[in-house]
Amino acid sequence: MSQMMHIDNIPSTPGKFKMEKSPYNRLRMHFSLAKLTFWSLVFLGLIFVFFYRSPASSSPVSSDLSRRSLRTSSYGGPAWEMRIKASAKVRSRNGISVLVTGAAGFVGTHVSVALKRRGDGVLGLDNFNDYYDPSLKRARQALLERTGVYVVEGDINDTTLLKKLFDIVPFTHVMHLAAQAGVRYAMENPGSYVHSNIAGLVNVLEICKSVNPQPAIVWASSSSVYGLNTKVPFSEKDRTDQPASLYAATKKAGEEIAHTYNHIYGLSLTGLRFFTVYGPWGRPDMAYFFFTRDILKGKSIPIFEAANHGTVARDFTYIDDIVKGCLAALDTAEKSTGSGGKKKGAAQLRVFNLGNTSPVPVSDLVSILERLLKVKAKRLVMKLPRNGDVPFTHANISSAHKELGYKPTTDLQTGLKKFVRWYLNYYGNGKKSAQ
Ligand SMILES: O=C(O)[C@H]1O[C@H](OP(=O)(O)OP(=O)(O)OC[C@H]2O[C@@H](n3ccc(=O)[nH]c3=O)[C@H](O)[C@@H]2O)[C@H](O)[C@@H](O)[C@H]1O
Repeated sequence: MSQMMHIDNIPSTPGKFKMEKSPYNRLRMHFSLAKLTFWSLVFLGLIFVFFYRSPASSSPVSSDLSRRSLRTSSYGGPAWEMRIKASAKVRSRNGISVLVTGAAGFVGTHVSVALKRRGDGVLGLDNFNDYYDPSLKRARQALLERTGVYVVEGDINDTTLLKKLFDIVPFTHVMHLAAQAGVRYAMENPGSYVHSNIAGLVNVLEICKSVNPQPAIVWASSSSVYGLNTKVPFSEKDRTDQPASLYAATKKAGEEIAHTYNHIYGLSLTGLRFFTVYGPWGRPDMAYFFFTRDILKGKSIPIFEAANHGTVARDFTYIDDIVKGCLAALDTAEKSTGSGGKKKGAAQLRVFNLGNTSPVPVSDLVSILERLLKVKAKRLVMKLPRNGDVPFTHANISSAHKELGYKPTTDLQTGLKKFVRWYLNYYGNGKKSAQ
């Protein structure tokens, strides 16, 4: 019987496998050794490059981020730089070049598309973490790519990456939207709020203050900074020292940090206090989004009420109105005044409410959804849990109106109609459903 051996029959322990003797064996072994040494060196080199560039060491704050994917993927190289330059290229007269952090997020996507469509240069940055379904973020990324916006995958705490981006493009503006959002999740994962909303913000500002020229920065604060404030409507002059959640506290801290960087380094800074933004491509962790999903599934939905059966209400603001406010903030932002890390003169420092000025009770939101979805909700009315939620929000927008020409035009009924149309289309008429 022939002793020929098929590749599948070679013993798995090489030590037990006898090499066939041949005059060419020595020569083959010599070449194999040389090859082995060469590939080992290549492998060691790659390991060195990987660890040397790893962002983990550049984060000044450690937090519980184990379940999230924050690692910056490999970057660099001429093709990568060309993509960045093409995306950030200004195509209109008087256009601006904007680095949008959190570009694959809800507001980030809409703002990036709007900027790109009017001819501004836009580069996105996003870490694609799994706070909510990352496939929705990937779908937004695909939309952005179709519009000509490239999204670099990386974390705002990655100093090396941020520096590199500014080396490639001298951005005139930064639209800083990357953040850990959500009021209730702060009790589950407080570290993620410190990582993104404090350490991440400081890292972005550190880079902005040291580059030349310094960009102007517009960034996302939140209506939640009004916390337990009872004076309505909320005005920018009202007290914001009673946050009801860690989320709110980190956004409030952000406003103080902004003051410091403006004061010391001359950075032009505008904080926008968004009021419960909703609309197509929204965030699945928000009530209007998961109420829609659960009503369609026939699942009961918890509707919070305040003490003594009091109404819980929100000044829900439609995404297109928010986008107009963001663009107006960028367009009216004055230049930063510092250079080489030193302030040369006083710089602009602003905070604006971007709301709808028309609070709607959460139970009315559910009634609108019922009508649009043609499904009756299973309402489970319960006391507002002590988890960071506040009973109501209501924006005074006179300052934004005066300085930015901000004038919201979409009521909740109209905005939710657009959201529901998008939802049914995106999730296949409710057959697929949001996670
Ligand atoms: O303006 C902001 O700065 C914030 O807006 C948003 O927070 P909120 O206004 O709290 O929105 P959202 O969670 O959708 O709850 C809406 C309403 O439903 C009620 N609500 C909520 C959950 C539930 O199970 N039942 C319920 O009644 C709840 O009590 C509330 O009255 C952003 O998520 C946040 O990231 C931040 O940007």
